[in-house]
Amino acid sequence: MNYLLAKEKRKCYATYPVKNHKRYAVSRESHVDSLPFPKQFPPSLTWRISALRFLHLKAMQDDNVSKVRVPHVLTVAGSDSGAGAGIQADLKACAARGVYCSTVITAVTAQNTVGVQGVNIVPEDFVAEQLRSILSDMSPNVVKTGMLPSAGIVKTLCQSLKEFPLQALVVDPVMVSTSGHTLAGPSILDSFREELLPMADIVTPNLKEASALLGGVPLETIADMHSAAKAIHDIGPRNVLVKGGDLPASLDAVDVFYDGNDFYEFRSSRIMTPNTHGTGCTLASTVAAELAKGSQMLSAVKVAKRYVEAALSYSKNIVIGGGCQGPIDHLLKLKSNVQRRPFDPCDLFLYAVTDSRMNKKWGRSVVDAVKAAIEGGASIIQLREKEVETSDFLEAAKACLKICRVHGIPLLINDRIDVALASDADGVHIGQSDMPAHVARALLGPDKIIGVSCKTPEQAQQAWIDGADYIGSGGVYPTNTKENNKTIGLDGLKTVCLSSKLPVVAIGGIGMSNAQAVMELGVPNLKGVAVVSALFDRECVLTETRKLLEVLKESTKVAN
Ligand SMILES: Nc1ncnc2c1ncn2[C@@H]1O[C@H](COP(=O)(O)OP(=O)(O)OP(=O)(O)O)[C@@H](O)[C@H]1O
Ligand SMILES: Cc1ncc(CO)c(N)n1
Ligand SMILES: [Mg+2]
Repeated sequence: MNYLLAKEKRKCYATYPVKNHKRYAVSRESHVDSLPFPKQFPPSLTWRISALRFLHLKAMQDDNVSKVRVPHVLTVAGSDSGAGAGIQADLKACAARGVYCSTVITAVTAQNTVGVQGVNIVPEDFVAEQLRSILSDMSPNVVKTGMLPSAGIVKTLCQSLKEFPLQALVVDPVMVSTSGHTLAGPSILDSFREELLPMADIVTPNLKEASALLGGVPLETIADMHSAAKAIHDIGPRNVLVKGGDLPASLDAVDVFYDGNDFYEFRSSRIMTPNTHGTGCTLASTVAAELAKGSQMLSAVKVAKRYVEAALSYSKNIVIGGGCQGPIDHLLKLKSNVQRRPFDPCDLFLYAVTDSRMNKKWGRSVVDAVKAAIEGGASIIQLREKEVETSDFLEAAKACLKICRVHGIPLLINDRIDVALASDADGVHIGQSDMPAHVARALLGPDKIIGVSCKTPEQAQQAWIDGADYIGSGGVYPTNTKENNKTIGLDGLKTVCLSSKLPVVAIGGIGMSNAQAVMELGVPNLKGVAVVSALFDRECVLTETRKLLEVLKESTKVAN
């Protein structure tokens, strides 16, 4: 930040470019005593720097920048180099659930989708040092534990937990990886039973771990899970969740929850996927995240179970690694990103905008109209379905998206950000009276395409500031498609193009007869034409699109 410090009489002034270039003053009399600075004048460099820091904080208060303490989970667990489980799963799950996650690493594992190739345990005193760093400063609401590879580390942890009380403790008693590798041996069992579990608000063993905690009793059925939950509760934790991921594949994925009084079964149908690595860590860290937000235990478990189910379902057929234990998709978006390619301004070349009334008039579905336009050479599609029910609009969007994805053509939705989100379309096109583009950007995230209609350089400037990807400018010529639409002509179009760095697509009354005149404006950021009637208010969309494509290709040849 660029500060300017000035001295006037007995006052020291600082001005800096916070809002409105406010001017803050520290009078030596009023403030120096409250600050740890020497009283000499003229002020020393340290004095000035500290005074400026003080002023900056004051300015933030004055500007009503209210501070928010965010929910925070500390995970005490092992690192999984394959990043499906352990610390990495906890970080992703907490991020996905909107909770901050700090980490104390107890072991570093060399692990992939095949199995665990090696484990390196972090020295006990360094685990203690990490715990001290976090607990003495960052006040996590909840601690979640995963791999605790030695009795010494369990004891160190228990000591720290006694020193720094918390809102809740979630214990995932990790012992064996899904591939069968021991992550924490029987030596930890005593310290678990005697020290850690009695402090826990919830413990979340899988079948093998529940069995180990109970001295090796075999657990195979849901009835066995009930008895195990009760027996583990007797060890001291306030709640127990016995997870049923390892039940026979023919059974639903049932988890049994016991709070000391009642049993609850959380059931989801079994998702057939090899990508289940990390479900246990994810479940426990999501419970911790929900508790940190203030949920009750039962609702935290319910949300966590639902979240794991969604993550499993999203990762059903993703391929990461060659082994049979792939990671789950914590952020629920790996697949959708593969299918979408980045926006290229050249996509605006032949921009087809659908119109429900025209398609109805010519007796075709929007899906058939889009298919024909793509076959004819349209390089981007916008669904502009006025006067249709939201559910029909969404169905149309999903059906068109399938076709667009096959051909690598972006699909945008006119006006309706909700429909774009629900269908996972590539973006939206919005007008000046729709939701402001910066709000649309906040809702849609950084990757989706946002186009904004602009008639003036001021609007174009704003579109850039708001994070738009392109500008639609017009109506270039009079049109029946849009009522009360002011025509800006070729001159207006050129003015908008020259005022912006964003790519521009011309719109409004453009067709076979005048597309050439538009493209021959010859401004570099004018990338194409958007058309409605010229394609869709015609009997054969395919033929019209082909013809228009030829005209556009010819005109760019001429322009070059
Ligand atoms: N195929 C599946 N379909 C639906 N839910 C599943 C499936 N596999 C596991 N789950 C659920 O995932 C959660 C984690 O249970 P699981 O028994 O797999 O834990 P875990 O063995 O500790 O996992 P990991 O060690 O791989 O992290 C439970 O809610 C369980 O019901
Ligand atoms: C580091 C680590 N923690 C926990 C698990 C259990 O899934 C694992 N495989 N690896
Ligand atoms: Mg587990």
